Amino acid sequence: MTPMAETVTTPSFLVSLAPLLREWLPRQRWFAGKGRPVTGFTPVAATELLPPDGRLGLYHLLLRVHQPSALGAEPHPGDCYQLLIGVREALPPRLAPALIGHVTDGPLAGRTVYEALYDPRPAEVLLEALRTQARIGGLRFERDPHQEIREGLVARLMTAEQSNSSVVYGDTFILKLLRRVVPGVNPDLEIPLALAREGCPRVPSPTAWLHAEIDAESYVLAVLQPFVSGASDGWELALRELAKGEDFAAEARALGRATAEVHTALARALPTVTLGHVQLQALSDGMTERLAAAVQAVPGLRPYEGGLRSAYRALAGLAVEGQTWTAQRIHGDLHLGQCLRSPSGAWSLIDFEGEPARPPAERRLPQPPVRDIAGMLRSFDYAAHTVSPPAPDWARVCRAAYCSGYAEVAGRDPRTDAVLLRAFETDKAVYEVVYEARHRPDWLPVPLSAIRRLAA
Ligand SMILES: Nc1ncnc2c1ncn2[C@@H]1O[C@H](COP(=O)(O)OP(=O)(O)O)[C@@H](O)[C@H]1O
Ligand SMILES: O=P(O)(O)O[C@H]1O[C@H](CO)[C@@H](O[C@H]2O[C@H](CO)[C@@H](O)[C@H](O)[C@H]2O)[C@H](O)[C@H]1O
Repeated sequence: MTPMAETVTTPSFLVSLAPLLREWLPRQRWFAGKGRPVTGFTPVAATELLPPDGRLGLYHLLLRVHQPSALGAEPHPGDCYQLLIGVREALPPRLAPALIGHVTDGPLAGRTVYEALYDPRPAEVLLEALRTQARIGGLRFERDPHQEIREGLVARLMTAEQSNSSVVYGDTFILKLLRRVVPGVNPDLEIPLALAREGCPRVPSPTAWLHAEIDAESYVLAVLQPFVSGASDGWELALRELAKGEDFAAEARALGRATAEVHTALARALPTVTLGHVQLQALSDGMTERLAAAVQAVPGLRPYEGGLRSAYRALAGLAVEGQTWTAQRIHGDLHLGQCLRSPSGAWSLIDFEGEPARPPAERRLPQPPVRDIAGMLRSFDYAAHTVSPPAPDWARVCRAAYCSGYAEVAGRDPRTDAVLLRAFETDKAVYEVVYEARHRPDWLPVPLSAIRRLAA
């Protein structure tokens, strides 16, 4: 591994943390480099939020994690992760799941280090810093001046399976701490801020955010939003209705309306572009390339490659016919789990980060809105294939109701764009196969069953 002591900017305590982090990091749900060993670290920034000489120490770290590149991939400098490290003499039993390890040498020798977000006190330090708009080292805690943060809200870490980590404060706010960070604009803050400016009520408006200024680059690190108290997500609700044998058409229709409201507001708030034949061909080529990469990663896709390609050829065929389409900013990874229904029945969309596996710059490109619709259609299909026996009719009814709801607000039914929809649905199913193979191999049969249908 890269010896951290050799990096001049490396605080000495990081040297003794390195072997502990090397074991701990790959076990975290949000760690994107699973399956490849961690060979070293380079600190991008280390900020002391509470000194370690008291009962509780707290460090904020941005750490570049070195790993060998995936087979066939370009050499890569390593992903940068955000960590909050707590330091205590000993961990109370309630914090046992947060243990990173016991430090044996260096300035923290004899101390225990742990994932600080599990611990209310460090999480409350973050909220207080946002409330007071603190600046600590390169960290900038900022707040919407029109929104207040009450003092003394109690923190609890959310334990849901996530790509990032979220802390809920009282029942009032939720702070999403991004884990894998890159410099530049982050759509998870950019899009909700843009929608708030448009007065769109379908997305919780950011109250405060944390960013870091390091070597003339800016990193968005966390976003605080109002917490939709008592909400259920669309995935839980859909599974509940499926288990009861109930249809979900009314909710699917409401979700279609909510999606259209967000799309309409985004088309007003952020630039749109016209896609001509060159861009449609490029879209089709991109899908074909992603399919080829997916076949490499998941050889079980190979028998379907030819069939799937016909959807992309049809998309390229539209280009020849000379039609144009509008592309705009969209959600980018829309599925039932990204939709929250409040106890009053209102739907909100969350998590505008885009597909975690896509390059960050690509995630901010304007896209045909049909891409989000395809994501939701896939999600109804997913739900219907998690029950035994699968419930394809349930999915069919939801998919139709969702498109009708969308058309009621947007004025155009997405099913009118059948070729585009099929291409995007195929692209999404291919993405899902790779996602499941990497993160949840037990789920692989779900997108694979769609692949078989789409390739037929
Ligand atoms: N504003 C909110 N109100 C209530 N719950 C929320 C809110 N935002 C997110 N959540 C909950 O937190 C979970 C994770 O949020 P999400 O933004 O999807 O994070 P990730 O990018 O880590 O998947 C969601 O599935 C949802 O249950
Ligand atoms: O972590 P994110 O919410 O950003 O999204 C990733 O994980 C999702 C699973 O948690 C994954 O979604 C897939 O599984 C869902 C059921 O768990 C299903 O509703 C979606 O339709 C399906 O795509 C998503 O693709 C991935 O980016």
